[in-house]
Amino acid sequence: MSGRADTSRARRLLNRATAGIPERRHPVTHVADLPARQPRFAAWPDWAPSAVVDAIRASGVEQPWTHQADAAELAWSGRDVVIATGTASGKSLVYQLPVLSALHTDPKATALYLAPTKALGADQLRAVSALDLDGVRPASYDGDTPLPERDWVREHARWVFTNPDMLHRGVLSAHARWAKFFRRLSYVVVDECHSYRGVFGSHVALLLRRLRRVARHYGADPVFVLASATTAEPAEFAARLTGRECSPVVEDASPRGARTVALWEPPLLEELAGENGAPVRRSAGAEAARILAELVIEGARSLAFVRSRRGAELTALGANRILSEVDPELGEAVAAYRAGFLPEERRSLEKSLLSGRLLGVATTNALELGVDISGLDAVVLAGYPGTLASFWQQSGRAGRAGDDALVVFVARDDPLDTYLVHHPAALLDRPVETAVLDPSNPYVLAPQLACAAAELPLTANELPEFGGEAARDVLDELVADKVLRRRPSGWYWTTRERPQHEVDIRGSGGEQIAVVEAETSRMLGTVDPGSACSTVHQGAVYLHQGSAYVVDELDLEHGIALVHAEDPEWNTSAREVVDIAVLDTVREERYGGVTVCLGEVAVTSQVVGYLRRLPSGEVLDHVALDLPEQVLRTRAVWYTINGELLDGETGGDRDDRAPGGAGLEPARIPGALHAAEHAAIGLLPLFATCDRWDIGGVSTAMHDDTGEATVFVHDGHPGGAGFADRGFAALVPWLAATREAIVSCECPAGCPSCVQSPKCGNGNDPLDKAGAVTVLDLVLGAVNHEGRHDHGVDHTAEDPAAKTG
Ligand SMILES: Nc1ncnc2c1ncn2[C@@H]1O[C@H](COP(=O)(O)OP(=O)(O)OP(=O)(O)O)[C@@H](O)[C@H]1O
Repeated sequence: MSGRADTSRARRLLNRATAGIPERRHPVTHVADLPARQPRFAAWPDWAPSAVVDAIRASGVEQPWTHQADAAELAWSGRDVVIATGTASGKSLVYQLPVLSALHTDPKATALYLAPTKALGADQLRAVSALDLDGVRPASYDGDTPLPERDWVREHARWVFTNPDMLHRGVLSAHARWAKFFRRLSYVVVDECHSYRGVFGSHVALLLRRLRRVARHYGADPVFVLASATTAEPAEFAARLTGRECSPVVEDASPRGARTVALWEPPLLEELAGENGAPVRRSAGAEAARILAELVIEGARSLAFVRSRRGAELTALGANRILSEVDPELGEAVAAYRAGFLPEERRSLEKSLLSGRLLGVATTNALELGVDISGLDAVVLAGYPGTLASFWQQSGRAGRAGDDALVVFVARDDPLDTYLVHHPAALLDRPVETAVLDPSNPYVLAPQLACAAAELPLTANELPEFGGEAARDVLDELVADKVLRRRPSGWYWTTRERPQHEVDIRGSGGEQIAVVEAETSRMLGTVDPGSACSTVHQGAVYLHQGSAYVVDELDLEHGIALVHAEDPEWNTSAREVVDIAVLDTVREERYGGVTVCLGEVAVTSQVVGYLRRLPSGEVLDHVALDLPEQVLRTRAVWYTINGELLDGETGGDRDDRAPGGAGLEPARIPGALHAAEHAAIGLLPLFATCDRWDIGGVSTAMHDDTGEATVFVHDGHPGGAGFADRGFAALVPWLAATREAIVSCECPAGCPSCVQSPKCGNGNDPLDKAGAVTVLDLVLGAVNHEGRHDHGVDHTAEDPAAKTG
């Protein structure tokens, strides 16, 4: 049932935000009205003990919505279930109901809750503790749990709240000490499971298999309850993550108010110059500050999402400055919120915003998970948050039942953002993407199998759940390397040391580089060895939980980067030269002069310097560096174009060009390929739930291995995380969107909104914007001319887990 879209208030807010902007600089590219939805309720299930129902009702939930009752019912009946519904649709209740019922009914039963972040786990623990149910004994077990308390948790807690890191290092590695807990383990809750993607997701997928086999060892077979933001194909994703079939519940029956979504592109500034003199747009953060100020003047409770902490602080400052000019009383109406806030600080901010004492908040994505703020009048997103799931999660903070609300998406200077504000359907009408992960990646499988064998010897009949043949190959290598020993009964770990401490499930293998504050010797975090040269080189600005540090020295030999706290006004981006070699072509498709491939590659890169840039986009200077070469073996998707097709005579009629020549002069070819590569990297996240920084690219007018002009886009992690595979599967829509992003940008010769890349090793030179469109037309023309079979249903390419099976 959907309600009428009464959006008069949202329209009034939008008019206020655009008032006074001259027509020729009008930033709004599209406005859409999303209808309201009425709630649908279900009865409390018979099996739920009255003590549990009473406690939940006392917390303010009078009756469950139908999706909550349906999903809880499945879980109670012993089925693994994934609930994938919108922001604030009450996913917590879905697992609380069966888990609390089980703990109440069976006094020995236990349950495990996993969250991707400590903060979210702490929030959920607080919510369960507040229900104050006898005998549940919920407790957290994470890096912050004091040692003396840990014994108590193992012995007595019945609902343990932890995260994948602690499960890996602290629970499974010492499972005998948890025997009592595992014996009656009845439920495993995997919250915000859509955030398990890429290499981290691949590790978590294998970690959950390890968890299940340890539970099995103690005689338990827990039910998995997964909670996800809305995604496409949640059941497939959940099955890949857990290795078991999961029943999906996706019909959202929670109420929501009507929303108006406006897409907004800041104007190009005439007075500033970026790299190679390219034009720069007004920054999304500055634009968000202005919009926020206008909304606050209208009395609208508003939230702005900004990409960095510094950005959030600048946006809050900017809004307050504008407000104090209008009315000095309003000079502090907007606050900044960041990761690292204590729970009490967050609660007080939530309260102030909900009560209207505070009218505006500018925040980093930190607020995305685990904060109970919804029903706002307006949300401003400064920049695409990277996935549609996050886009809807953030915009879902706006809109209360019965009231309409405004969402403004402000494009950043980036090809993906440019594409989205000019192609609203790609943002508003597309199903949310499935998270990509690849548990068969040998670089992930090897350490995970070593951990599994160290926990309990691995037997041959367990291999199917770890990937079958792929796992057997990896085990053979581990035996050859003397990491494991093969005996008739299975594979055995050989030493007393525990491998879990050496395996970083958030990184992609290898010895991590420690980032250490020189003055205090405090370790701030770790960086993958593969990315250390580009992220923690001398002079780099390193962000840790939103605070800035500057790197004094990178010592690769000892695996350490020394930093000091400093927040300069610029940010840095590394410049590297990259070379790529084809090791193995897994798939190859030929289309009259154009060849499209997927395969394994070796990427050799060397960081040669870095750029210092102001938040406005203005480039200060380039600093040279002398660092060693790095080699990355990973997966890539690439296309090649033969020379005749590129520089041959045009066939006259442009629309009828393929497969005739494009008439691109040889001197223009490198810039054309390079520009097409940059824009394609910018757009892949639309199809492969990756970050632009998770992938890289190389283009060359003549590649040694292919013998032709070639554009490669490769995964940024050893062994790959499935992104290149996804690019190969979605090649046509991906390159079509890339072309659209380039032609939609009105700059004359290329800027960060279309073909310039913030991390280009060659200083964004040469780049040929028009040539890139020609290249993409050639490739799309050739592929479409011959027709490509639908890779959307081709699981050998679509599902990276199947690639070695
Ligand atoms: N059936 C219900 N009726 C009324 N309110 C409810 C109901 N179920 C949950 N709520 C309330 O809705 C709010 C959001 O619930 P919850 O945090 O579980 O949502 P979520 O789907 O997990 O949100 P997020 O997308 O942020 O993870 C909470 O304040 C909760 O008390």
